[in-house]
Amino acid sequence: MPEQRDPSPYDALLLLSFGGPEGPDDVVPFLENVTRGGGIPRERLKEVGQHYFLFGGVSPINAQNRELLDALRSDFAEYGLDLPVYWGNRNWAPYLTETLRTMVHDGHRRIAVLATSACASYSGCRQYRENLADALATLQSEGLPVPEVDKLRHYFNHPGFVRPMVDGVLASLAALPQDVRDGAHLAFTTHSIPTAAADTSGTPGDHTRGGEGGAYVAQHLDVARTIADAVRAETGVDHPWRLVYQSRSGAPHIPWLEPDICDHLEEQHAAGVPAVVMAPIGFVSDHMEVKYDLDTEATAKAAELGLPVARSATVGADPRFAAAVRDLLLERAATERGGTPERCALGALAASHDLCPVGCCPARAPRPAAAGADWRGPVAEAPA
Ligand SMILES: CC1=C(CCC(=O)O)c2cc3nc(cc4[nH]c(cc5[nH]c(cc1n2)c(C)c5CCC(=O)O)c(CCC(=O)O)c4C)C(CCC(=O)O)=C3C
Ligand SMILES: [Fe+2]
Repeated sequence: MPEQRDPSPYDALLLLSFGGPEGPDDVVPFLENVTRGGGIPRERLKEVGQHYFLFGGVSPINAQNRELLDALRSDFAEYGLDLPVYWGNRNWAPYLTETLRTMVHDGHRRIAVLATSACASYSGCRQYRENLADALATLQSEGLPVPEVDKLRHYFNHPGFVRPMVDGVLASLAALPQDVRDGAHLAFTTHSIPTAAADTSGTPGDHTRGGEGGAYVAQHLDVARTIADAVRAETGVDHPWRLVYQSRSGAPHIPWLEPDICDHLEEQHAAGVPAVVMAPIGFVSDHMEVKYDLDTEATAKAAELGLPVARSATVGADPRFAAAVRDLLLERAATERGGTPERCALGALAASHDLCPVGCCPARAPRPAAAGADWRGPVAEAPA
């Protein structure tokens, strides 16, 4: 029997993810859920719908979350952490609100939340917190008890997130033809976001101006450098690297982070770079952005150029990532009990904050967001 670990004050863990369609009929309603805020041109939506139809209308993300759930449950059982794990999504079934309702029915009142997004940004952090706030308000309006929810800190620099990606890059280098391997460059990719959102990502102290990219860019650069350093230490070869972007959306006149991976591959080819490893450090699993934008579109672009490429693995359900989630959970539980646990982090940036401060990754139109410093619980609707 493993030694029992103390998860108190938490009585459950919620895996909170994006959600994705599970068949052709789900694609349009899923996209409607995602784009309820507006701001995405119809043409772009049609195009993204086609990406899903190319894969039978099935996003890989739900299956990947089921695997992660299994990995978390096995890890918790193996390491004596007696804590039920639930799963809910922002944009598709199982929906967050339904999962929270079930959790409350099952008696849970103090819930730790792990979001499948590792870095700071409106899309990757606050939007998850806004959806939590909405779900809690729905529970309250139904007369149900409102649980306390705590979002576990960003894990972009946690060793259990970074080390599997180092192995992934090493495996991709090994998969390249030997004559181009040592000359290969590394292209670390993440989701492009509007430069305005990047500049205001992170705590107000991290905000930048003029497209420098705030915490979102700083965190990705830090992970990229950590991985590149580890790869150099392992292979003895210095592979030049750059952070690039993918999956741009939005209206064309609004600036988003650049360069795009496809433009970058063109530039690399023109500069005589013999091969490129594409390492999607901004994604937790091989979901549609990885399967389509990298494995389909960027890979086709590279083939057209005659540029050898390999795409490295995301962490997915790697047991080291499951162990990292256990570590984050036990770390936060100890903090909530008044302790000062060790906060694991690699790279130049320290472990991220537990509680998002006021003004962290602001929305264009302010809305209530749970699990932050200014959250006081759902506010009852004012009588009409
Ligand atoms: C930073 C970031 C992450 C990483 C953090 C995280 O994981 O949360 C992420 C993840 C994901 N994004 C996903 C899907 C989509 N994102 C969209 C739209 C957008 N994403 C954005 C940013 C991000 N997105 C932004 C700024 C927009 C424009 C919205 C607007 O300006 O209002 C759209 C609409 C169509 C389009 O515009 O592309 C779709 C369909 C899926 C599911 C994939 C699957 O099904 O496997 C996942 C995991
Ligand atoms: Fe997205």
